[in-house]
Amino acid sequence: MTRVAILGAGVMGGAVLSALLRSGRPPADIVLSDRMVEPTRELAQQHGVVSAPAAEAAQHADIVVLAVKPQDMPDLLATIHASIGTETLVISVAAGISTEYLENRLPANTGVVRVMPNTPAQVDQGMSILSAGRHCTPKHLAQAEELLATFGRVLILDEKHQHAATAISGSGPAYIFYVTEAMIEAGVLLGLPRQTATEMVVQTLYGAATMIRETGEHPSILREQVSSPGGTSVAALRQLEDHKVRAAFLTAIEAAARRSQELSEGD
Ligand SMILES: NC(=O)C1=CN([C@@H]2O[C@H](COP(=O)(O)OP(=O)(O)OC[C@H]3O[C@@H](n4cnc5c(N)ncnc54)[C@H](O)[C@@H]3O)[C@@H](O)[C@H]2O)C=CC1
Ligand SMILES: O=C(O)[C@@H]1CCC=N1
Repeated sequence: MTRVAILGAGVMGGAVLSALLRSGRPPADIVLSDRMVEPTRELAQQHGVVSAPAAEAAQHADIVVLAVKPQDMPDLLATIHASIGTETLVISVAAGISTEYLENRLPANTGVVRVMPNTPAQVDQGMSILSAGRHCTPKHLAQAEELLATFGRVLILDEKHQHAATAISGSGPAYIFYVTEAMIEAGVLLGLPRQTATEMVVQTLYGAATMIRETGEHPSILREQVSSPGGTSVAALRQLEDHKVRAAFLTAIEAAARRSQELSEGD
């Protein structure tokens, strides 16, 4: 079995860890590392895996997952440089960090894969966009795809699309949670108990998402099915158009892609 080192035990590193364990990977094949030593030791113990300093964790791993913030990447890469073997696969989930950046800071010819995952990975419903580096072999790519498929769907795309992927699916859950909050508040405004409003909104989102996937229909068609002539839905949608909500989504997502580009240029 391949040994996996997860470097960075925060939101994404934790999601990768729990997904690997849920998929049946033996805890003995996983090592966790974070500069927050004590909480990481506790987290590792809870999951029955070991924790170790980053260089040591990387040294014994076939796959090294880099799950630190973009600004912490230079330090981490310097720390693990000497621990990366000729066969090691390095997978980075950091927004805006290119495969070229990683390759330039790792030993020559290191196989690198850049990934943009998202937090629904925590419930095995993630969306991961994967781009191969220059020295990534077909075996590396297959290993990365297999690992990422443990927590959701995987798409392999050219690296030039990573900024768009970050803006759409990487940050996407934040927009959906934001819309969810707004709809719950609207329910409370109309006098519903918060818990009731929450249940109604969550089931409606879940049902709508399931319909889009299962019917294969374009969302416009599904929206038309809800919108009776002169009815309630068109009254609400008219307000959303008046408040330029569609345009706001376009500019918001453009801003996220631009920020991803800035992060890749190092601010
Ligand atoms: N949170 C999200 O929705 C998503 C995050 N990402 C990317 O995942 C990466 C991690 O993000 P989060 O998990 O949200 O951040 P986080 O702040 O929850 O976790 C990062 C962890 O890295 C640790 N760390 C920092 N420097 C380190 C070092 N030198 N050695 C070992 N550990 C170190 C920190 O102590 C922290 O626990 C980022 O690069 C982000 O762009 C990608 C997609 C979605
Ligand atoms: O907000 C961020 O920078 C990270 C990358 C994608 C989602 N969260």
